[in-house]
Amino acid sequence: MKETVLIVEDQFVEANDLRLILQKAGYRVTGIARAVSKALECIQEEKPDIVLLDIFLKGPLTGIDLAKQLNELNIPFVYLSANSNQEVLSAAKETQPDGFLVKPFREKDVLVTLEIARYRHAHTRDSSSGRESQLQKQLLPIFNEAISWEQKLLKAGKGIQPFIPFEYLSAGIYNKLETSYNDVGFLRIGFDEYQVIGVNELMVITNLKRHELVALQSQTHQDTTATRYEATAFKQLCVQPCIQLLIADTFEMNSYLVFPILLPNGQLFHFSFYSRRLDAYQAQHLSLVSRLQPFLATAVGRVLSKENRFDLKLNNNSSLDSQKKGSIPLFDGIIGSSHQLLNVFDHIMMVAPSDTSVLILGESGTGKERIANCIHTYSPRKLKPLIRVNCATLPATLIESELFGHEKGAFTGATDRRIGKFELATGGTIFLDEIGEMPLDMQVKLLRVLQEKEIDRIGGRSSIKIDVRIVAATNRNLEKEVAQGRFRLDLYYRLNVFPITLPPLRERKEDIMDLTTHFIQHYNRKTGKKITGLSSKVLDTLMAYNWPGNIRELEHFIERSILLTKGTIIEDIGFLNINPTELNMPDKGHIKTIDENEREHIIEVLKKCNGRIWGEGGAAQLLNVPPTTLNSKMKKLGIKKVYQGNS
Ligand SMILES: Nc1ncnc2c1ncn2[C@@H]1O[C@H](COP(=O)(O)OP(=O)(O)OP(=O)(O)O)[C@@H](O)[C@H]1O
Repeated sequence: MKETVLIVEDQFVEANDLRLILQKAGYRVTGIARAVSKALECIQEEKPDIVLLDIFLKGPLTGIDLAKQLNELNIPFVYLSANSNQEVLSAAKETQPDGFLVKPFREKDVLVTLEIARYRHAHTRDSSSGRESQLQKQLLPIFNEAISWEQKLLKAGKGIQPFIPFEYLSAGIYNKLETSYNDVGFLRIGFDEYQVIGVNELMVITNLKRHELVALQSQTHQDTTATRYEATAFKQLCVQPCIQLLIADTFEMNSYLVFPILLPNGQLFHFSFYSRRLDAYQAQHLSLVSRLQPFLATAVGRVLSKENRFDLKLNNNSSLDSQKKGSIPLFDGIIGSSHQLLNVFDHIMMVAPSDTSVLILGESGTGKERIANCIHTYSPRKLKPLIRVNCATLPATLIESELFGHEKGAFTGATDRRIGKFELATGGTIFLDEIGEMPLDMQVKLLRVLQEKEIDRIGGRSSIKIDVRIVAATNRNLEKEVAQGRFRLDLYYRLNVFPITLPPLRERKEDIMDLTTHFIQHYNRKTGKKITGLSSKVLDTLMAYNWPGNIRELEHFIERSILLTKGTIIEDIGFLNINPTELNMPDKGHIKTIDENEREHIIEVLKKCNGRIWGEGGAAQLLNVPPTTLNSKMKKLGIKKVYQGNS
């Protein structure tokens, strides 16, 4: 049967061109709509397999409005976009499209994008529904285990965490009229570590008496259906004193999702998820909880009635101590417990067991290579090789032979047969670092490998089947690269099946202390020194600094400081070589040196040209110096690649 497509486009000529292209390629067009209202009518008449969707349409609603409804209906869609206005693109991206076609498009682009969109949609749907049924299977037995009620809830919460992320979870029976408050809470403090916050603990932490908690509970709005509150809605909910406000204030939470369950005895039980992120909860979380509702109601109801625990008295021995730390250091060598990093860990654990391609995004020095190692280590491929290729350092002329290998005599200088990195990684993982630097002609070849899972050695007679998982990383903004024609859109969509974004260090300053301690211990061991800590002045500076070079820069700072410190405390920040513009501290009449001025100017220009040094419009051309001179100046002034792609 032919695949069906609905075209939503207000320009008649473009819509008609698309129709011809699609029909020629064997698709059936179910309709052409110029406005959202017409599109909805078409969908009512016949649900298409996929929608091609322009952003600006006739009428008051945009393609982005329609996209939200398509998500609810689980219909894949690809945007047709005429401009790369960053704001519109970000709003469109939030709707999680299955592809983007940038106008004007060629016939080939349309067909390839459609093919990728279908692959992506089917893949994410299959893998998420597979994971979800896994979750259902895993949740039910928890409620039958011979463990305490709190342990059951915590175990269930840990299982749900990858699907509905939270930093605080509370659960209990809604009992407005009763005279007790019995919710139990779990505060996430590490990847697999949670602090149990029972009523006693909550009283200690908040300095409230039991009757005050009960009074607060009686004023609290109780949702009877699953509801999500993003930042603004959550603030509105919290204008009156209530339990949610208490938790938000005490544990610094910014968004909230409540999931009430109607128990067989007619009482309402709730799971309340809180997140520090502003918009952690989306429509897909609500649909997940509605699917979990029926069997959780039975499981929770059965436990509560069996244990006669409808009053939910907590064990008095639930203590402020966190649950025991897992004895296996799960993310060995990756230090930090900020909620941003924990979220990255959740994503790693979600994707590692599958063969899905992963794209790791993040500024230079944020730890992308470490994350790639981790994905490999937690995959079933862990006993096979992990092969790293740095696409930025390979000369364009060698990259093909490096990746795919060559036969003896394939070109001048090919004196022996060479096995390429893809073949070396057989059964394992290939890590394509700095993928944003890959030349366009190689991108085409890589795309073929991804699509057909086979490679051609240079000079070889036949293709070789390969079984390799791809993990790629870049510090560039690939969407910008696509918009500027430097990165292929089709390759971007193939790689971007599962993106993991590493937050810069300046956005998770709470990790600075842990990282500093870790690096001090590490370099103490290496150098035999006995540094015990930092002065408070140095610590203040570290916390105020913006860390453009991220963790790598912090590590270098500690390494230098350890070598240069005479006593046992690091007291001098001179080694940090700080650029005052990177420091969020009051400037006390500092006069900039010529070097500082030059450094700032170069950074400004680099930001303008998206980090590009060479070629037309590159920083070297703008500054009117040879690229090699600019490179050595950057080295001398300590300007790192971090400015590339992060303007
Ligand atoms: N969470 C972490 N805990 C401890 N060390 C870390 C962490 N993240 C990164 N590092 C250290 O910081 C340095 C930079 O990390 P890595 O090379 O993985 O970054 P990257 O993002 O791949 O950088 P680039 O984009 O420049 O290749 C390494 O020495 C790494 O060991």
